[in-house]
Amino acid sequence: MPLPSDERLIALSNDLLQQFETIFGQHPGFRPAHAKGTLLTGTFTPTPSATTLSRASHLTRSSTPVTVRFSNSTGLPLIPDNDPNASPRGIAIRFHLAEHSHTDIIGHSTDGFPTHTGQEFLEFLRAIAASASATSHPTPVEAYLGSHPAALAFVQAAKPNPSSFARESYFGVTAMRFINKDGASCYGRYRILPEAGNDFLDEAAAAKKTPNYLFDEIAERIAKGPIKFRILAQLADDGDVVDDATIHWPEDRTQLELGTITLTQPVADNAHEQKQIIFDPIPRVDGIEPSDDPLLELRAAVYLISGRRRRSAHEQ
Ligand code: HEM
Repeated sequence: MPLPSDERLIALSNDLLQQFETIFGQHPGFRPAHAKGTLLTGTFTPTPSATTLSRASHLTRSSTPVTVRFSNSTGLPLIPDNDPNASPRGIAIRFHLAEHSHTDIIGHSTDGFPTHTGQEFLEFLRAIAASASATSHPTPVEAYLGSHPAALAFVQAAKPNPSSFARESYFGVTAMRFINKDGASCYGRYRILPEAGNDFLDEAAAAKKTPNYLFDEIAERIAKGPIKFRILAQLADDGDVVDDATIHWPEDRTQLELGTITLTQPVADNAHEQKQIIFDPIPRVDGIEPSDDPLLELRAAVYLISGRRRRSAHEQ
C-alpha cells in the first residue's frame, strides 16, 4: 500500500496522530486508536449472489483465508472492556488473496461517523483535548457538539456493551463502489452481522464484568467451536449520498448477502502479529473501488504512517 505524495494529506495525518497521542498518551508499539485487540483466523465463503455485485476475486472463488482483528475503541492498550469509552468496538478483516496480495474491510459497531472530513475530525479531537482542563461551560467539546449535529448524533448514539465480540454488529460506514464482470457498478456499505445474533448487557451487568471479559470470552468461545459472521452490502439507490459517512441511507435499502466468515483459531504470537499487521481502508482489488468519501484516502495514509511507526517501535 503506497503512501500518498499529497503533502497536505500527510500533514493532516500527522496532526491527527499527534492529537490521538495528546488525548491517550504515548504507547509505543500500540495503535493510537483501537489499541486493545486480538487476532483470529478462519475463512470467508461467498454466496452465489455476491458475483452479481462485484467481480472481486474473494467473491468469485470458493473460499479465501481471513485474519480478523477485534478491538476496543481508544488508544489505551489497557482500557477495561466495560469502560463506556471502549465502544464502538472495531473489526478489521483481511482477505488473503495470494502471497503479498490482500484486501481489507474495516468496520466499527456504530453505524456512522461524527464528521464528514478528516479536518473536521481533527477539530473535534482538539476540542476533546482542550476540554480536559476546561473549567467553565460550554467546554470546547460541548461547543463543538452544539454546532455539529452529526457529531452530536454520533456521540449520543446508543453504544451498549456486547456480551461478546461475536454478538456485536459492525458497519463499514464509508461507501465502496462495487463493479461486476459486466462492468455494472453500484455503491454499497458493508455490514458484518453475528450469526449468533446481537446480545447486549445493561449497565448494571456491564459494571459487574471483569476488565478483560470480552477478550477472555472470545478465547473461550473459539476454543469450543467456530465463530461466524455474515457480510452484507447495504446498496445505495440512485440519488443517495455516497461520499459522506455522517449520512445514513434509509433502512429499507436492499441488503445483499456477500458471504460468511468462519473463524476457527486465535493467531499464534498474537501481540507480535497485531504489531505487524496494518489494515487498509482502501480495498485495492479489481471489482471494489473506494468512493469519493474523503475519509478513505486520509485514513489509508494515517493507518500506514501509524503502522510503520508501530512496527519500528521498541515497547517500553
Ligand atoms: C478521520 C477519520 C479517522 C481517523 C483519523 C482514524 C484513525 C485511526 C487510527 C490512527 C487507527 C490506528 C491505525 C493503526 O495504527 O494501524 C485507527 C484504527 C481503526 N479505526 Fe479508525 N479512524 C478514522 C475513521 C474510522 C472509521 C470511519 C471507522 C469505522 C469504519 C474506523 C475504525 C477503525 C478500526 C476498526 C480500527 C482498528 C483497525 C485495526 O484493527 O488495525 N476508523 N483509526
